Amino acid sequence: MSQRPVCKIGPSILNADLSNLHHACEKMLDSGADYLHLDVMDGHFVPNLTFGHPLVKCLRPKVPDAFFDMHMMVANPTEWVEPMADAGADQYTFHIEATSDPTTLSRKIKEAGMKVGIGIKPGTGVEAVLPYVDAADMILVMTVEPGFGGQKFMADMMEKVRVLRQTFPEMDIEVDGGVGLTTIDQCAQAGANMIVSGSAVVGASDPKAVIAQMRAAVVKGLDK
Ligand SMILES: O=C(CO)[C@@H](O)[C@H](O)COP(=O)(O)O
Ligand SMILES: [Fe+2]
Repeated sequence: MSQRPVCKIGPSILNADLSNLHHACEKMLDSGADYLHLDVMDGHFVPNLTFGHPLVKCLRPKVPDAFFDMHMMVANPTEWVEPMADAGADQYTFHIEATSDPTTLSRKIKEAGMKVGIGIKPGTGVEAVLPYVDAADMILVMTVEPGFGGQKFMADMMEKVRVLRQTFPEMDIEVDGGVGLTTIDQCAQAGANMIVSGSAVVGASDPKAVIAQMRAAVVKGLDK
């Protein structure tokens, strides 16, 4: 029996007040977030630095029930699988551009007890990920060049989402970058069901309303 993908909204806390991350996470969860999208940048794969597994380990007991989707923008994704699993990560999303062996890496992530996400940058064609979809729980289509929050949504990435949704009707497909109230309809119509939104949610005066509106758009898209 086929299963319809479920809409999940995952705020990115990249542009939140990182000095009070626990509070920022709780605020998002209280506003209706289904999961938290945590952006790890190493200054090599992308020209920016954020945080790593020590911070995740400290955050885990503060929000014990939250699902942590680790967006690993790192040059050596294999290196951090075990430390992230030990820190309490639930899903480990690596970039296909950062590995020559996505199959072995996916297996290692599963063996460590996490779900597998595979991300593609805007310049990477969707064909690159197709051979590995069976090994993954989720495919991430980047809708900005990874590295920074607050960038402009790239609408031309929606064709990748459409191809993935047509080929894999049950797959979790995540979009990330510049997603907010003005761009959610395009994501929803293309078939995305996991929605990362940073500035549009974290910077909103009423994050609960923004999450609810985005959810309504996605549910409508999945119903069509
Ligand atoms: O991975 C990234 C950026 O590299 C994202 O998760 C962004 O941080 C999302 O922020 P907005 O584009 O929604 O502000
Ligand atoms: Fe991200």
